Amino acid sequence: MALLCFQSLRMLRSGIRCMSQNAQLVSLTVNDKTGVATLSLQRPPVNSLNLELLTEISSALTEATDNNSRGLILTSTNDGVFSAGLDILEMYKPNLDRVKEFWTKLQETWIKLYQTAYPTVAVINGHSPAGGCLLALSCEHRIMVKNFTIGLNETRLGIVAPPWFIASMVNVIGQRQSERALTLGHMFTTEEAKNVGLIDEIVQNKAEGTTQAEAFIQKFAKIPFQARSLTKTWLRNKTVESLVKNREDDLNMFLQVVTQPNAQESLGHYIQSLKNKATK
Ligand SMILES: CC/C=C\C/C=C\C/C=C\CC/C=C/CC(=O)SCCNC(=O)CCNC(=O)[C@H](O)C(C)(C)COP(=O)(O)OP(=O)(O)OC[C@H]1O[C@@H](n2cnc3c(N)ncnc32)[C@H](O)[C@@H]1OP(=O)(O)O
Repeated sequence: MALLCFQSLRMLRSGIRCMSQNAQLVSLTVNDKTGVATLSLQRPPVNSLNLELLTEISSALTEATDNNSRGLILTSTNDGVFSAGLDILEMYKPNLDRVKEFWTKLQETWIKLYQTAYPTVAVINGHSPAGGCLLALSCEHRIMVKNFTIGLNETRLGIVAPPWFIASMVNVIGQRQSERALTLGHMFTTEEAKNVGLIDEIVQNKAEGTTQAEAFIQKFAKIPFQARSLTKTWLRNKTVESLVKNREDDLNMFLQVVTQPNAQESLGHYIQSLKNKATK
């Protein structure tokens, strides 16, 4: 309690204010001097995206909008893992009602993040496979700490990246590089990611990443907010609309693919291999 008060006092002095008071799996703060919000994923051990974490991310994005944020930095409290992607346990031997809600929440979160009016920067301070990469790809700028990996590795798990995951990558690195990366399920090192344009900057650590992210958002200070946000909407509209118009079909396709016996078998083996690795 004393520590909490001390931290709050220190944050207040530096102009940092806590939002999302009820959130447990994310923290949302805003710098009152710059208007920039920071959304940090904090679901141990690896920020895997389950229904509850997605719900909190989605609510935080709305709160940042309601608070008229000038920009948003998306990062992780775990220096080592940005996000392990979708929580595989949500997809393995799923409860039908819950897995439907899970996928619908994922769609909602992506749609919101992909078209925020404010500029978004991912400070990728750890590994970022699959759904973690999707979150980063949905931001406007990506800054990554060295010595980690990022990519859409779904084919390696025997599952398929849905069309909107693919479009998010194509929009950043183009058709040719995406085709190679997605079919192989390639995880790029930080250096490789920079070389193909999957990330924009390499930094030594999260603190440097945050400074660079603030500098990126600051570039828009003199650009009228509405003009900027409408331009972003129009640039991204085709990609978003292709999911918005087909949410039900996309959900059904997901359910069909993920419940296939061979997909379940692959997921089961994969969970076991992760557990074996963790106990070594
Ligand atoms: C025609 C078709 C059209 C349309 C298609 C439609 C639908 C397609 C169907 C499905 C698409 C589904 C899309 C899925 C996208 C995803 O995001 S799948 C998830 C992919 N994620 C990964 O592969 C990451 C796996 N994890 C790791 O590589 C490492 O954990 C990581 C590098 C992130 C961190 O390493 P480290 O710090 O060493 O941690 P550990 O490996 O020791 O892990 C700690 C514990 O966390 C558990 N864990 C790790 N990742 C996950 C996860 N994603 N979900 C759940 N749990 C995870 C791990 O088992 C350890 O648990 P333990 O402590 O042993 O209990």
